[in-house]
Amino acid sequence: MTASHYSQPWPAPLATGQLNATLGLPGSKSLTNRELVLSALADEPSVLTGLLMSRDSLLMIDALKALGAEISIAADGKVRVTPATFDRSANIDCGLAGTVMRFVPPISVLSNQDVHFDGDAAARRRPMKTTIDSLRALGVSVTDADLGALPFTVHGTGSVPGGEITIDASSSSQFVSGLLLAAARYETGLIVRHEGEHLPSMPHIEMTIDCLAKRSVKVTRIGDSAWQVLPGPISGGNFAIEPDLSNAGPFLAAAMVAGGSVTIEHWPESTTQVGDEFDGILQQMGATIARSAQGLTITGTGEIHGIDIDLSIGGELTPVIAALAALADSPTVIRGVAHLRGHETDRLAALATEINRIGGIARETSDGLEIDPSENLHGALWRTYEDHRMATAGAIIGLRVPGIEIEDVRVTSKTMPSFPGLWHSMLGTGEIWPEIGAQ
Ligand SMILES: O=C(O)C1=C[C@@H](OP(=O)(O)O)[C@@H](O)[C@H](O)C1
Ligand SMILES: C=C(OP(=O)(O)O)C(=O)O
Repeated sequence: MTASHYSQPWPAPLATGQLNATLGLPGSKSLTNRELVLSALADEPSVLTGLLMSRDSLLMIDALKALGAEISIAADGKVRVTPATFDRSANIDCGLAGTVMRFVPPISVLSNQDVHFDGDAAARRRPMKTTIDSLRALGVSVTDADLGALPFTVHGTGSVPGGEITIDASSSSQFVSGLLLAAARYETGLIVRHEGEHLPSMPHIEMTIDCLAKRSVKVTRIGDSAWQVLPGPISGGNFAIEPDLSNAGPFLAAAMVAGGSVTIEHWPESTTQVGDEFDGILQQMGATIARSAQGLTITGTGEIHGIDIDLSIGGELTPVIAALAALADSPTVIRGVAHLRGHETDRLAALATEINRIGGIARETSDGLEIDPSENLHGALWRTYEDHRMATAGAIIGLRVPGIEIEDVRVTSKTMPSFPGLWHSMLGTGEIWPEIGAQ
């Protein structure tokens, strides 16, 4: 296959037999973009290994370079970051990356010139009000269209006093993480309190704290939903990025749909990545999982059971669970993920619409999805809504349902440009699909 084949709907390959695959996966998006931000804020250079190279991380690299960081990628894949100078005006393209749009504004205030933020049309629909309000509460002037969304301009003065702010992070944990990542650079540090209905994705906040602590930043949780970061140095050095365990989800699911085994290499023994939760969740849905020095191995029989689950700690796992639920032998209820309406697309609407389009039975609820078994699944165009996880969810269903075509598999380049190639190599089809973006 050539890159030009990506301009057509992508025929999701059917599984024709039991799987027996071992895969190495690219680095974690969430760890990559945190380490890039902290390297740009650090007191000394950093060297990052295992960094994800995808649309979201390249956008982050460009954003940090625009703020004066020097970032070079060596032939061996190691990335060297010399901290940002924050001495220039910049135009930041956030693409559709939540981590860019929520993590970069709180550090852009360290620049003494205007920094303008915009992104894809779909990015302009994502919630940003909490970031904009936070910066204003920190005393920074922000010009926007009063829509609580991109685009906006941050008018930094080069320093921020810091102090204490209360925010509503119900629609994204990234509002908290963005402030915590920047806070050691504010004059008095920062106390961040969340007050609001929900706080999703707590493991992602723990990941932020862990990354800060590994760079000797003094950070403590001071209540159920409050954190304090003291002002102080941020160390550089060498940091290795774990494989992306959320992106492991579709490959783990494949073993359950097709039967057989898939091993994901280098699965960390302990991690803050919420994708580690797939272990327990997929066992409840019928898989057997074993960990060894080689990695994590999932074995499936083709039989999938429904599940009743609150996914508020890991909303990004929802598309994989929903795809499996569409193939399950009993009903599934997914709760606690109302905030998915503000992800790359309204994921609850998108998943329900696409599952129903192919003859499944899915209903949106106020905070999730209900999915029932269906005997009538059939091939059709599976729409992707510019959402990488919609594309991979369709691919999971396409392993069993003939004739599923993924509208635009290029969207997987957001976090995994190698998805089509890895998927075919897992299945042993012999088809070679190049990395997306290598056109
Ligand atoms: O901090 C992060 O790296 C992320 C936090 C989560 O965001 P939400 O809390 O907005 O769901 C997650 O869904 C996203 O994929 C990555
Ligand atoms: C919600 C996601 O991404 P983002 O970092 O853009 O919020 C995701 O990857 O599932």
